[in-house]
Amino acid sequence: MADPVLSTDGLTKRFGALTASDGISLDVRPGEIHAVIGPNGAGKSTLIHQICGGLRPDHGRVHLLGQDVTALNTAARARAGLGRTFQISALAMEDSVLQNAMLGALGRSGRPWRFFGRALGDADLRARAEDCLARVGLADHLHARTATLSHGQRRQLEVAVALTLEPRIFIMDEPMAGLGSDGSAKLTRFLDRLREEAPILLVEHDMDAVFALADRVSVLVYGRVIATGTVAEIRSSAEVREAYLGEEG
Ligand SMILES: Nc1ncnc2c1ncn2[C@@H]1O[C@H](COP(=O)(O)OP(=O)(O)OP(=O)(O)O)[C@@H](O)[C@H]1O
Repeated sequence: MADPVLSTDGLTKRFGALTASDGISLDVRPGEIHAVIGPNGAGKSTLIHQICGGLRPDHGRVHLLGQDVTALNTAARARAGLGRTFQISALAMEDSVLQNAMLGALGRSGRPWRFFGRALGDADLRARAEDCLARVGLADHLHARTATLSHGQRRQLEVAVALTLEPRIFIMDEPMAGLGSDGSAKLTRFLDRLREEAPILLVEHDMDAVFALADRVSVLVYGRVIATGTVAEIRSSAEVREAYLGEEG
């Protein structure tokens, strides 16, 4: 089996008496979408923050492409290939779609932000940003003001921004949130194609999307992974139904 792109080994995080991550070990393999599901407060965001570098685990390690990145900060992990899709608030709403993508590409170039004005005239930077926008299907919206995009298109723009850093894996925290059923269906089709660019670790409450997309699903309850398996295995697991899916009705 191919080496995992990302793996966590026994991640443990306590907040006072609460164990928010309780020895979490999982991996993401090339080409796959690995979904993490669980009830509110199960520890999904805490897990993502430890993977991306915003939160230090008390115990455990994070490996990216075979490299131990546990001691690296968020920016260093992004440079090492961890592509976190930004929250919508990270997009500059008054700027154009192209400017937002160029901001991402500028981050990769390592040039100080104060040169952004000059960088907007940089042909290489612009070409990279345009390429990433074309890859997510926003080529016809380069000069649109970001605020005029639909929620779904903003998600695509967030992915384009992440693509400018040439990620080896995408980490997505509830990308379907705030989308209607039509928007969710469109974004599901988009993520299905995106796995060809890089595998995806997907935290998502929308079970239709999870069951349509995931190659494997890990179920988190009270900070512990109680099961990892294919969609069929997870859906038929009595333990999972009792702990989580049963509550969906
Ligand atoms: N900084 C913190 N300090 C103290 N407790 C925290 C902190 N961050 C999270 N927690 C607690 O850790 C537990 C896990 O929270 P977390 O946000 O990771 O869950 P989640 O699965 O992402 O929930 P949701 O689905 O509602 O987003 C919760 O009980 C939460 O209250």
